[in-house]
Amino acid sequence: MEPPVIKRIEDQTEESPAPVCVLIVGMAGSGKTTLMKQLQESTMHDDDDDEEENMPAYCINLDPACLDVPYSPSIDIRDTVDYKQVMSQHHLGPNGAIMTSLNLYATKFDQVINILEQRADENKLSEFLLVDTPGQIEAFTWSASGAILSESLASTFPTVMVFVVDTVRCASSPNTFMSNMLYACSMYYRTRLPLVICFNKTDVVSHEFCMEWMKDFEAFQDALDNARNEGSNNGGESGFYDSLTRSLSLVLDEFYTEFSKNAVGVSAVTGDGIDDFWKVIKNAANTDFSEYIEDLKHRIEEQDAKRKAMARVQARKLQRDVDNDNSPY
Ligand SMILES: Nc1nc2c(ncn2[C@@H]2O[C@H](COP(=O)(O)OP(=O)(O)OP(=O)(O)O)[C@@H](O)[C@H]2O)c(=O)[nH]1
Repeated sequence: MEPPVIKRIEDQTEESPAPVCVLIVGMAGSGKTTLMKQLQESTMHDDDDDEEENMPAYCINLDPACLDVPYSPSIDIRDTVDYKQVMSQHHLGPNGAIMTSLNLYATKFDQVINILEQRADENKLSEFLLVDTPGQIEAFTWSASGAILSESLASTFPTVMVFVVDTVRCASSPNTFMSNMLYACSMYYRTRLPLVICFNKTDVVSHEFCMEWMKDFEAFQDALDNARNEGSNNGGESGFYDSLTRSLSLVLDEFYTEFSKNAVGVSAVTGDGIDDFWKVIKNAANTDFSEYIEDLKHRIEEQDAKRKAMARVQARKLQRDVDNDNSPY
């Protein structure tokens, strides 16, 4: 049987597009949460009419460990799972507790999808659905539950992944830039979702140098040479480290060619570049998504199997907790 969820993506037309899900990922401290706030605010007002308020972007928080959420989430993992309780009752460190919280949430995520489906059917969902993810990026992207959450969303709505980069940290180290690009590339490799690279914090330093490094191999090599000469990069480490970084930038050539088109600079604090951000998102959602539909159908089947397996494991764990009277719900 054809999964009805894919139907929403396939049946969308220019006159009646499906809401676009924007999955925000990135290294800790890159500015994901601040960007969520800026993006939600930007959807509330038309450029030409500051008075009238539009329906704000629908926000979902999937970070169980964050203390304060500066935007208004309509759905928040913290309402369902108590991260601190998970940590103390399962004797886990911060990363383990995030993973377990995501596991618990993944077993219930079909309920979240049902709510979103219902709202979309009633035209009560805004044009964009913004999803904030944990700073411990690997907890989300490399766990089975993270895959379930992102694939459930991606099989329900056209989904674009935004990889947020701390431009300031890249400016002081070409190797940090390279680490970010490798991570973004591996996330694309894993999720196969349309990818937007968002260079954040442009109020501190312009992202132009990052764009140049993506487009011009020589410019990146020069930056590496300069960093090595200044001794600020890797302290004049072995030639191997240096030549590896150079080779990697050649390996990424194809990635750069494709994704420099979808790269944008913003300041999540001042709102600079946010209009361009939305243009790039719309472009990614319109032009890239058709390629993913066939692939998605296979992944939905895989995801179903994963969800069932995970539900069995969590059910056993919870049963033990209930028996010991310490359920984190
Ligand atoms: N100057 C400047 N600072 C920013 C910008 N965006 C975020 N920050 C700062 O960067 C720090 C981290 O921002 P967050 O939004 O918490 O980053 P995050 O990626 O959600 O962090 P985690 O949840 O730990 O992964 C905060 O001190 C922000 O004020 C920006 O555009 N410009």
